Amino acid sequence: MCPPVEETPANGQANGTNGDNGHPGYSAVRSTPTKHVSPYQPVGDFLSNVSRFKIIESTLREGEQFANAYFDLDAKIKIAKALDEFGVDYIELTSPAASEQSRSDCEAICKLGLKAKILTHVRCSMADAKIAVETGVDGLDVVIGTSSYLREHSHGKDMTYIKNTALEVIEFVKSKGKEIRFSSEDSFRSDLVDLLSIYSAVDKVGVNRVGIADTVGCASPRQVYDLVRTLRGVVGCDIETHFHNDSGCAIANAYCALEAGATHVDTSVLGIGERNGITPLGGFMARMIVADRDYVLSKYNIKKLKDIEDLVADLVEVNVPFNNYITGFCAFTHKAGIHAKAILNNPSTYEIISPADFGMSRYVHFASRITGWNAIKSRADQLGLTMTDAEYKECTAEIKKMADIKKITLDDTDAIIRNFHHNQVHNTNKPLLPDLTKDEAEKLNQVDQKIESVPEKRQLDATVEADAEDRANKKTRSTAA
Ligand SMILES: N[C@@H](CCCC[NH3+])C(=O)O
Ligand SMILES: [Zn+2]
Repeated sequence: MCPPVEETPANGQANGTNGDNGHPGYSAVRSTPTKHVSPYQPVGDFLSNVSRFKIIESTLREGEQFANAYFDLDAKIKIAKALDEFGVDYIELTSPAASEQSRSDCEAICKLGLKAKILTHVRCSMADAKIAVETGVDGLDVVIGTSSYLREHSHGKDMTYIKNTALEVIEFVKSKGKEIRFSSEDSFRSDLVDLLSIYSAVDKVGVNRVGIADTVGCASPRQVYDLVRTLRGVVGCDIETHFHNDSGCAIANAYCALEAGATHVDTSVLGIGERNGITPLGGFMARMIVADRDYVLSKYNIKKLKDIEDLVADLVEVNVPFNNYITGFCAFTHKAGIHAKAILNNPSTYEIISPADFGMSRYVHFASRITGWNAIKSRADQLGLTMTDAEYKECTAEIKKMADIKKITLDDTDAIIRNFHHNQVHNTNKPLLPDLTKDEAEKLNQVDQKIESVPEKRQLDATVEADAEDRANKKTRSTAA
């Protein structure tokens, strides 16, 4: 008989030694029930936290650094409540040391009684920490630049000073019963030995999380994997990650960080932040629902995404980009005939994310030269019109012909379908699109003449005629019966 085997949690034993605050650390290992499992099952990915990540939502901190952002208390409360309903784990606020209004807003948000934990982001200094611990926040996110660029040209402190101050601040914040994270800034241009040495020192005095920040957006996913993986072997606490999007890797980097054992990801709504921003909440959700749909659906109220994005877009006076993840106007629109046909049969053919999970709708684009007859058949069905397959094909040919001449709208397409259907049923010859300009009508005429000489057209006409005859015969038979 095999002895019982203790099931190893997905994130493995390397994650977290604090075991407090529900960390995916030793507390999770202890609470895992003993089960009989086969010793022959495939080896899991013990490092990855793709199925147990937490979100630190920073629209009210990093997002306030976006060029267009100005949030008054009312706006901050709306955003905080919306994020809380969405289910983010943490909400990060601008430092209370930044201004008197920032401090009082921070206090007001702490008093809302949200489910999400409230953090504030402060410089690694005792003065800032003393102000922050009095605001009612659950925790402090302490940060300081560690690259030579920032040490020489920003704050002017050396690594010894940074380490000593960090230890002093951590001890103070812990003594006040608050959660604390220590993060370097510009981590990917910092010296690796410097980084590991300071992270190891703060881990030893019981910091809850260490943070890695790609402050200038220079890191690639492989570099992220390497650094987080290395750090995972050095510290036992949680690892938070923060990625700027200057070179387009912010979502991929967040994902790779989780694969390498990071536990927390910073996001902001629509990615707003310094310059072109950070990992966007919506894009990150798109990535994660593909990786672990059950986890995402069990934890986050993702149907709220569009409302939150609209709220923030409105407050910072930008439009949601046309190609935005999930909520962009064409995110679930299928256009090419081949795609449309397959999508109408089974949406999984050309979709990896279900729009319904996010409360969004799928569209098939009917109004173009690359539309196909299956799409037109489906549109006719929506309009309550029925035709034969040959007629749908003929009608589609008319739509393509028109779309070759001018950019047609969905209304144009509907008019063509309706008029085409009318002509078939009543044996009339109504113009399919009456509002053509003289120039367009002339072009259409030329196209018609060319098409008449194409053998496929003659073939199609014959099919349509045969089809019509067949229907007429059936009708006569049914009337006779
Ligand atoms: N916005 C700063 C904050 C770093 C801390 C991350 N949580 C940066 O990009 O470096
Ligand atoms: Zn940042």
